[in-house]
Amino acid sequence: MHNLPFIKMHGCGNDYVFVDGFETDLPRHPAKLAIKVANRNFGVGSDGLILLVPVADDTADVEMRMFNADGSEGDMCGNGVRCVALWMARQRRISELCRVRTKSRLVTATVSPLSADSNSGTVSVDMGAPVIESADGTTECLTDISLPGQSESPPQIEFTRVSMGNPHAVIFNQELSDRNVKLLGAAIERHSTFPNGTNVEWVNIVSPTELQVRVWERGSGETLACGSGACAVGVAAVLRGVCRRGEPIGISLPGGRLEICWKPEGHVLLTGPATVSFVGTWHGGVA
Ligand SMILES: N[C@H](CCC[C@H](N)C(=O)O)C(=O)O
Repeated sequence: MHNLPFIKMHGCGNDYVFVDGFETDLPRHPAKLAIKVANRNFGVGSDGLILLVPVADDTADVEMRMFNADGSEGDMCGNGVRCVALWMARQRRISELCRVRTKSRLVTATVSPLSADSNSGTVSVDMGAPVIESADGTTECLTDISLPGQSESPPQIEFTRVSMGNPHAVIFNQELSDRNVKLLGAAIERHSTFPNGTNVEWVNIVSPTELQVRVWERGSGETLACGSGACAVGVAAVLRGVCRRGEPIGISLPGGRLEICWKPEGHVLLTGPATVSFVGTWHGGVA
């Protein structure tokens, strides 16, 4: 396929190239295409590729497949869901709610304003319930991370393991420095304690209702924001007694601010902006 129409959208700077299967044939080799389009010099430039796949029955409004910048397929993407819902509203394919099926769960998003000419909006997603995977309910410790070329003794990294349909390791009490986020982040992503790899969140507690976060994403490296990561951070902060369940928690990330709330009944609500940047046509092959 030599001319592939695409949409570029982002949520707080977490940006993806989207291919709309309602309007165009979907690429046959999405993993290879993801690597090419994501490249910030030779491609469009993005954190990955997301396909909107029409659903034959009425169980969902759209299916979403997401590929990281390295071509690996992810199971869930909170910011991706928010952008998909915005686009579905803009194309007048939904009224009020958008049910998005991802690889791991079916989630429901609400878009406001719900208008066809809107290239940006606020989108809330009910992300479902977190799965708290750390055995003692709160923290685990990594003591054997070695960095190439560094002789100092390995740092002790405490983390909480939370799944939002994809894996997250949430870390408190460490500096949000480039060294930690990028070097340790890359080492933690592939540590053997995470058989499928993990996304890594570094958290600085600003107040009981405000957390500052940097994210190292599995398969994409550092991103400006991560929706499922923001949810995992909020859940871990409640488990540690830093924040309160049922109250909105602001998560400020390098690319903007998201809000989450871990509802008393169990689900996590994720709210924030979603934006259409541009539409284009890809001529770079591998579709
Ligand atoms: N940025 C996404 C998450 C991508 C996760 C992906 N990197 C994985 O392999 O799980 C979000 O907004 O939730």
